This record gives sequence, C-alpha cells and structure tokens, in this order.
Amino acid sequence: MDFAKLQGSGNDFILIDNRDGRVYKKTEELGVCLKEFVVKVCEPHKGVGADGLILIEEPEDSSNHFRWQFFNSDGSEAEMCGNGSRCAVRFCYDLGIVDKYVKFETLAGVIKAEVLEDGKRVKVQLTPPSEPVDKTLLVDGRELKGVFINTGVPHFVVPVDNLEGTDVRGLGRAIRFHEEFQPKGTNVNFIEPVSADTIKVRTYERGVESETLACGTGATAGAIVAYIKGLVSKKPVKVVTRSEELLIIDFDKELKEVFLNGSVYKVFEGTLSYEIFL
Ligand SMILES: N[C@@H](CCC[C@H](N)C(=O)O)C(=O)O
Repeated sequence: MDFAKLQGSGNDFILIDNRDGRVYKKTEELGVCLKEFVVKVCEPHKGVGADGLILIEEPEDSSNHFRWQFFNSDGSEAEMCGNGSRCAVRFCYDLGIVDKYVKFETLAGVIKAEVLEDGKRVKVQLTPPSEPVDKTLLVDGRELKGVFINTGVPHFVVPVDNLEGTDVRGLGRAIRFHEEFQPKGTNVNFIEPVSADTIKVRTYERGVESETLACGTGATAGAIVAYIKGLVSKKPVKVVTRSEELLIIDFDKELKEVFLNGSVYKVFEGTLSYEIFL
C-alpha cells in the first residue's frame, strides 16, 4: 500500500490516499483493527515511524476538496492537527486533488488552506479558538499558572523563564493527565518570549505521549497566550519550535480568524510491507 511521509517543522506524518477504502480492505485482510494499523505503522524502528497518520477520504460535502481522519501515533483520533493539516494539503496538492485554495473536513470543522511556493509552504486557517481561561494547577506539590485554550484540540500553555531547563517530559505528562483536564486530557506547551514578536515553545503532545519537535495547534495556542498576556506586542507572532523551524501565527483581535503558516517537506514515498503486522 502506497504512502508518503511528510513533515512540518519536524512534526512528521504518514499520509495515505484512502478515497478507495484501501486501508479498510487491508486491515480486514490482515485481521487488525484500524487503531492497531496506526500504531504499527507509526512505530519507530519496527514501523515507518511518525507522530501521526492521516487518511485522505472523499468529502461528505462536495463543496469541500476532501475529508480526513487524523490519528496520533498511539492510535487515538484527534479533532485537528495544525502541522498535519499543512502536510495533508501538500500531499493532496501533489496528488492533483487540490490547487491553490483548499477546503477540507475535519472533526474540528472545515479547514481552509492556501498552498504557497508550489507546496513548500502551506497556510491554514484554524477553527476559531475557545475563550482562553486562566488556571492554576497543583502539580507535584507546587502551583503552576497557565492558560487553557482549544485551537482545534485542547492546549494548556505555561509561560516559563527558562524553557531549556524545563522538564517538558515530566511536567508535561503530569499536566496532560491532570484531573483538571480529564477525561480527554490536554496537550501542554511551555513558552518563553524571545523578542517583541517572537516566542520559543516546547510541546508535550497528547496521543504521542512525548515532546514533539513541533505542534501547530500548540504553537498557535502559545502565540495567542503570549500576545494576550503581553509577553509579545507585535503580530504576526513568530514561534521558534523545538526543531528550530519557525511557524508564523497571525490572528485578529476577536480571535475569529487564526492563521498558521509554515514550511512542509515531503520526506519520502513508499509501499507498506505486510511484515510490519507480523
Ligand atoms: N501535532 C498536532 C496536534 C495533534 C493532535 C494532538 N496530539 C492531540 O491529540 O490533541 C498539531 O500540529 O496541532
């Protein structure tokens, strides 16, 4: 089964054109459920390895170009994925399914996108975020102040003074599973201002259950929180991700229009071997 691997700021994804239902036929043939298929294919070393897997499907509304199903590497399905959406648009652009202006269906709603530089950059308009909410959590016996905001998926944003010295894995995990956010949990972003229009961010990602090199909806959450908290004063906000690639976030005052812009790279194309599932 043919697939492509693409990455946006180091957040990497396996993409499969499933408009003919080939994945469902293959999983039935192999006797594995869809979740097991995702986990096996996303597994590093024994599988292809990626933060997530994206299936491209026919749209339910013919005015949209496609529908997608997004899965984290642990097999959990998520409503939205900022970097994954940029990779999906580029994948469909290369397939000839879309041209410069794109609309596609996600569990978070219809996402609009624009292909730039012949697919080497993609700009997506995220769904309007939820109202940011200040929260103070008790984590490992100490108070932690942050802001909860849903930018297509849930994020808790924690401003810190020393991002490099932050225990992203330990603190991130504790917050991700904190009772405040159950049952679904949340992604966790630690941010540090760099200049009037730039922040650095590190993200512990729900469903990957680790720090990733970038998270598009997380970078967006971090940029919005940095701006409303006065940590940055200019827009668009540049976000330096863990991969050191930049994501550009712009948004209006009312948070009705939010844009995520960044590079997309096709890493390779290949064919899955059934031996992944042995
Ligand atoms: N990396 C993604 C977020 C993917 C979903 C997230 N892990 C979740 O389950 O909420 C992004 O770029 O936004």
